[in-house]
Amino acid sequence: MMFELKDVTRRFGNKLAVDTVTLAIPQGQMVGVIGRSGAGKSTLLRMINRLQEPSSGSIHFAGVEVSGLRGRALRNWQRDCAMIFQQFNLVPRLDVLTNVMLGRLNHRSTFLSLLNIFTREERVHAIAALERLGIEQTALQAAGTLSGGQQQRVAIARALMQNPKMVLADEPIASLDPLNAKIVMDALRDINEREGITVITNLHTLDTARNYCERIVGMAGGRVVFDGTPSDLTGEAVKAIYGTDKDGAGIDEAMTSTSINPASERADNQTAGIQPLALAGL
Ligand SMILES: Nc1ncnc2c1ncn2[C@@H]1O[C@H](COP(=O)(O)OP(=O)(O)OP(=O)(O)O)[C@@H](O)[C@H]1O
Repeated sequence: MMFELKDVTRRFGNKLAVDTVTLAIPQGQMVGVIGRSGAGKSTLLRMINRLQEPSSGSIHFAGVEVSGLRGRALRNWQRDCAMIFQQFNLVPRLDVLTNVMLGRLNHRSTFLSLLNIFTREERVHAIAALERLGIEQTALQAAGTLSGGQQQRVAIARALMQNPKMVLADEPIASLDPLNAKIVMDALRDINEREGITVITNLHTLDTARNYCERIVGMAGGRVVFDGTPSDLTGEAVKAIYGTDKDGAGIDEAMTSTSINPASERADNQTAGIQPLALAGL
């Protein structure tokens, strides 16, 4: 199964946000997309999921042109490529388990969804997804009370409820401290390795892309200016992606890496010590 972008372009007025991008990504790859702010990374990801429409070019998955889908077929595609966002996009006042089950929305009738009635099977699936992410103990807490790293893992569990073929993550660790960032990146790598789910993630830190992604796509001014492995990413390539500063000094790789801030660590300190299976009515 191959996922392909062919000459994909997106304009906003006369601004070319994404400029004739062509990529072929085999199923199961872990791909990091890097580049300066404004390089077109988010727009690229959002076009894959059809949150934004390409101005021209086409997007294909397993021989189907997904950029032409409408109606139910489009909703099925959006279920196949689950999105993860920088700000988690959970419903803060709902408990974690319900937030995860909301990932099933595209599978269900509107009537059942409106009533928030979930089947036993959906509950079992949701608990299993939380267990896989190591946060089942938070199942009955309000999502908004969790640490950022825990919330992002809830978002990943919710994505898994869609049984996606691909996970698209738009700067998933940009709001997290280094420890939580590591936990979330480990979780993405884990679902990639264990389930063979393709992961395409925008990252603003070069070191994270190097450490986690087998393939790195570098964007500048809407174009792909680098596509290779971490070891291919030489100082020259980094310069082509991030450019040089006005003194021509080039970019210091440290500028694009995460800084350690121990004072903000807050991972996994919210374990309530409850038995979620029992309380969830299982
Ligand atoms: N809805 C929009 N309307 C107008 N211009 C837009 C819109 N979305 C993006 N752009 C422009 O397209 C270009 C690419 O933006 P995009 O958000 O894709 O970049 P990015 O690499 O993801 O950057 P960042 O990391 O800052 O989000 C930018 O110049 C941006 O201002």
